[in-house]
Amino acid sequence: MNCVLSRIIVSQIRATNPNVLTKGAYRNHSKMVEQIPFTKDFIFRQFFDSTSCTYTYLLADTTTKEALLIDPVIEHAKRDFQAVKELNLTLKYAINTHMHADHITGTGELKKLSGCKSIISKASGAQADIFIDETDEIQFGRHKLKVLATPGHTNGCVTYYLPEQGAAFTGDALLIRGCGRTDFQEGSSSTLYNSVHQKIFTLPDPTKLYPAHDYKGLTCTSVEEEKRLNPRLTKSLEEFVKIMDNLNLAYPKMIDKALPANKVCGLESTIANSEETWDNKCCYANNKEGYSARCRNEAADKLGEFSTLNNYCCVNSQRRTKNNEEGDAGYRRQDSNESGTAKVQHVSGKTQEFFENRKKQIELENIKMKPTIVFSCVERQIQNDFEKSR
Ligand SMILES: N[C@@H](CCC(=O)N[C@@H](CSS)C(=O)NCC(=O)O)C(=O)O
Repeated sequence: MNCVLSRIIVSQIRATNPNVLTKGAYRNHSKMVEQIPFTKDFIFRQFFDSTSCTYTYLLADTTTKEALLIDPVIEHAKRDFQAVKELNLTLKYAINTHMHADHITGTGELKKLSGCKSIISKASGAQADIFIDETDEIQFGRHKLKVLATPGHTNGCVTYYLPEQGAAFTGDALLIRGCGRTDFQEGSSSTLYNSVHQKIFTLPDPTKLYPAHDYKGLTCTSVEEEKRLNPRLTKSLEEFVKIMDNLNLAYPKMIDKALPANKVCGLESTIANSEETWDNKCCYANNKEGYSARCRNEAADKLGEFSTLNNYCCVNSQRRTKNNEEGDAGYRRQDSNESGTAKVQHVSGKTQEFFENRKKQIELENIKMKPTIVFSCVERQIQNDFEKSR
């Protein structure tokens, strides 16, 4: 091909697809970095849950056959385990990057299917067989996952890093051209900003980054790309905080079910025990209409005690409910003694902070307290703390 013709072809290619790197273009894109390929004795698979747009990652050592799954989703536990079996692997660990709010983790189910051990960070506040922090490494075969604490989306968020493979699993700390929200659980925008800048953006530029979610179908990014192109994290801390304060995202649909279940790593048997402790639960709801219901739980009732919550309607269970099951509850309006029946939802393991956020959400949605509202339940101790703090 003569020189003139080749220049014409090159300029046509560039015009139709600016991402195609011709020799000259590559020289101009000095920042373009080559990615580190996976080693031959390393297995990597990326699975997807289309309901929550969650990625689950299967990593394994081809020599020893030891495998682990990162961020499995309960509905796909069987699918993921099937993949493990078909590749003749042994599932050693089912691990989470954090306590998820949008889906129930598959770790409990995978433990039952495979006998693997579950892992989560100490700071997550969730149950698991093994708790990790930055001093730990998770070994499968000759491969070792380093643990980087990347709080901000939640306190317990970690990024798992495999230096040799040039890959990191960022959970919800860093998403492709985005990041995890910071408006619930223990979310903090400034903490997240520092985590990403200090722990992820300091990894080598070619490091491949695999997030826990993508909502646009993207699958992978790199440190170099995010440092250059992330529309939130390329900004100053002040600008980032403003962006995060104005995301106005709807709460994840599954949050009321996912958080209490994930606190026990999705293990139903532990959740079911909450039926026995219903006596120590009490139900709250925001009350915009001046309902100030007298409240009792069954334990208090036995003692003949009632408590009054000024702006909250607190209801007593008419029948025992299992976790996440709806039940009927009586309520009484304090000023008029008007009473009726409300629906309650028994959700164990709520924190005061969760309840505060739920209250904000209800206020935002301008939902008024109606007898049909579904209430969250919090532990009696939390109720007491909450009343004291008001
Ligand atoms: N619509 C989804 C929830 C979407 C969402 O809030 N995603 C979280 C991660 S899961 S808690 C997030 O941090 N998103 C950040 C963003 O910018 O989108 C549902 O209902 O499940």
